[in-house]
Amino acid sequence: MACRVQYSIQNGLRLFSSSSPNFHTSVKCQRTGLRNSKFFLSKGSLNCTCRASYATNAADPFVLTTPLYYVNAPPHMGSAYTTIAADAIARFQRLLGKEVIFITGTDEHGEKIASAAAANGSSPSEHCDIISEGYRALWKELDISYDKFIRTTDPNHEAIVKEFYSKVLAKGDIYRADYEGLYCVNCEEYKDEKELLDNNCCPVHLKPCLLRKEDNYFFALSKYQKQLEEILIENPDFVHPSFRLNEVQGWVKSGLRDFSISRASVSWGIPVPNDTKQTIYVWFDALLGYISALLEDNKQPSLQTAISSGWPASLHLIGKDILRFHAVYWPAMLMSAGISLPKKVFGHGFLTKDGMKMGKSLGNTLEPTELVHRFGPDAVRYFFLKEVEFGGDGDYSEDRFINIINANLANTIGNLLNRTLGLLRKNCQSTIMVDSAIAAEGNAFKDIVGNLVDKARQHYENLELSSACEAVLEIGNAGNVYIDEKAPWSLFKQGESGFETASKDLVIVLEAIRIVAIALSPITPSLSLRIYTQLGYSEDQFNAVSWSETRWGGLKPGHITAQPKPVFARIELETDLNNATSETKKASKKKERQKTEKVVEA
Ligand SMILES: Nc1ncnc2c1ncn2[C@@H]1O[C@H](COP(=O)(O)OP(=O)(O)OP(=O)(O)O)[C@@H](O)[C@H]1O
Repeated sequence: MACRVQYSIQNGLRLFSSSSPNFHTSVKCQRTGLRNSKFFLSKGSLNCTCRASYATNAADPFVLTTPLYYVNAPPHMGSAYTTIAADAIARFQRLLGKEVIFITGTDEHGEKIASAAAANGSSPSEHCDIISEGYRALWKELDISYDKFIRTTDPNHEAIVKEFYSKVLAKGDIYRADYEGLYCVNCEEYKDEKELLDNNCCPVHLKPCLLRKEDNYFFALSKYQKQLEEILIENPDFVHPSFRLNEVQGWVKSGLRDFSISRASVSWGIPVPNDTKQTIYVWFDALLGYISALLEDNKQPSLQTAISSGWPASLHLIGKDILRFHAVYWPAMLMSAGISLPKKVFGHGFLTKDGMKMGKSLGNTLEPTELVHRFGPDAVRYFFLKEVEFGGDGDYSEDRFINIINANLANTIGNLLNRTLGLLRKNCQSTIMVDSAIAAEGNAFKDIVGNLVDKARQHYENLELSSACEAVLEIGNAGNVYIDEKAPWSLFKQGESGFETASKDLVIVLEAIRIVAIALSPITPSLSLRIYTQLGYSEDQFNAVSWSETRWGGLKPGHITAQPKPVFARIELETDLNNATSETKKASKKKERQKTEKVVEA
């Protein structure tokens, strides 16, 4: 099998622009270190023809990762945000028919964990078990379809970290030295004085950085300055969104400093090979989790076996707080170890509260479990993915949350389905009377739906999740306009003369909603399943659906839909209802009743 050396060979990157699809060069092979290997271009990647122990599968899986969350405290809405986004991307890729390996997990070593455990009167490992399980439980509540959950306290991970460390050491990129600087305990990194606020406060955690002097092992990041500059110029796709690429290029240009990769004072960690007085520090530990997660059960833990199970990652999804480590430190570390680089790093923005990053250290977090219990997983997923432009920051407000969810999911989509199925039941015994493809022949609405689905697909592919939601919602809006204009309830009243047109119109709207269900399923998987079930399909049929089925023409004559019942209940503000006088309560109940009657009558 060919040995992939994508992005990461020192001087091979220029070859991407070669006009020849197959050529021989004197580029150095990553694995063997030999020159004169044979290389060829395939699917945009530079591949080496030597027999590869670091080979990736021919049909590359789509490997995507969330950060490994630090178990210093339970998860919050910020941690959930990255994971929801990753899940939407994973589900979209699966709809496209890709084999997906979706990796998430927990980072469990370090000073803060040991102190948090001591504060609770538990051992570090007991503490990690509890918090890590909290992450898994939340992912279940949020319908997160991860494939691998890696914990950095896993013995297999430890073996990978040690092997990686030894490789980088053998390359001559690790040395021991004293270091003195201003250190933010919460970021767990030394800071440049120029990036700090007054009193040397960390701009993220608003706490003063401490002057620290350490005798540590260092990674020679500065050696990779030129190669990183080249990679960023020649692979602008490596960092997304593009404005974050500029940030990363700025950091690299301003000069890279070697960074410390061990701690003498921390015992809760993986010991440095050949120096058990020091433990390995976060980046040489947690980042390796992306590789060790790929290990298959019962296989010998080695870099070679892990890498051959799917590396390089297609996408690292992270918050902008850890962009530097993923887009600068990590590629340099991988180059040093002779391992391919990930294809893309996407740094999204922050969920904020009063303008400040929501985070465990500041304690200004929003409780995701509470939101899920009150509003359900679909509402939480949809709101944050649609309302926060992916890449930028976004603030949460409960009023906005309720308004958006009611308007988009309950009204535009849920109510459209419910009223159309109600009409079909009343007039056509819940039966699709005509092939949806024939019903929509020459119909402009069908073309509108087709264009919007294509748009949604493009947005998903470009990781523009908010725009993908918008495009799908537009189908719902167009469906509402269509049914209101056509008014099939009036046509049915005309008897036989209006029946054919009216029943065709119902099929057209239901077909559009079927397409909405698939196209929105990466964002709202449970709601999409409920829509599919209402349309008369089984759960197995829904689970087997692919993106190609967003093509118009799924509903066939004779197909029977289910008894209509609301797929998404409107959120009512309890406080509003409680505060209302009994008179206004009565009035609003009457209004609701009238609305329902209108829907049933329609
Ligand atoms: N406010 C937030 N908005 C968006 N994503 C966040 C937010 N907070 C955390 N994350 C996600 O979690 C990652 C950081 O994980 P970590 O476990 O360190 O959480 P944290 O709450 O930021 O911790 P701390 O407050 O101690 O820095 C970020 O890169 C991002 O993926």
